[in-house]
Amino acid sequence: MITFENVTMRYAKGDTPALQSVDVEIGRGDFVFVVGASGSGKSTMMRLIILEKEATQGRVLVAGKDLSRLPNRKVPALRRQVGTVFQDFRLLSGKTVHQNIAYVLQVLGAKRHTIKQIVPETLELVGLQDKGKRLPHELSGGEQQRVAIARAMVNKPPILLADEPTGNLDPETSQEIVAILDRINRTGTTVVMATHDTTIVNRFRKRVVQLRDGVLVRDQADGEYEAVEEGLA
Ligand SMILES: Nc1ncnc2c1ncn2[C@@H]1O[C@H](COP(=O)(O)OP(=O)(O)OP(=O)(O)O)[C@@H](O)[C@H]1O
Repeated sequence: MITFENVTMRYAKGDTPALQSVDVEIGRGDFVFVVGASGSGKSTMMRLIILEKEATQGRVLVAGKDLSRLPNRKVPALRRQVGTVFQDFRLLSGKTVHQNIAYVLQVLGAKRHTIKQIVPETLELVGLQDKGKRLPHELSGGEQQRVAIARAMVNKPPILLADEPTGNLDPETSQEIVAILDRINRTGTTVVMATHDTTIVNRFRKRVVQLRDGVLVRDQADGEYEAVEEGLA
């Protein structure tokens, strides 16, 4: 589903690479934690997958497409295949929960009756069926993140990227959020989550891809977050 082939990425000529010769293969339906200290290259991996940035060397393939050869006109179609969730939720503050989610479908040209059906279904997926009329500031952080997940999933993308989605949440809420991502993954969605939350990684026991200074240093099924190695413990 997502392949990095010998990928090196430099933000500017002469910079030390943010990613260096990274090889990784993420299959359909996988759940992967991308871990590593701050600045190790986690977000850069995410940016390459949605073509916010391009690899300096090597190839990134997403859903069978080589991104270095993807014509600009096909970038929106690529991005529709990849739902994204971020640490800071990024909801539209003036719109209700329902409107935040409906907006995605409106942009995609969905019919009004389709939107009326799909939005409540999606809110149910994240347990927020009763909160459709609330504005983002009337929700807790965990609820806001659930809205962001619903929004990312409303058009049923095959891939969900979550960049530090629990970074602003307390430990209990963080677990609830990852449990939702886990549930989404079990329905077949490929989930890639960047995190430095050792507790979460160790509790959920998924595949762990670990970066250090842009280099992939570990790729392990049912892995733990080896915090000692990162100097975090
Ligand atoms: N826009 C940018 N321009 C130049 N360098 C950048 C840019 N974004 C990131 N970098 C550099 O690339 C490297 C990797 O950064 P990246 O954001 O991918 O790390 P990260 O693992 O996601 O960190 P964090 O956990 O703090 O979000 C770092 O050295 C960082 O300083």
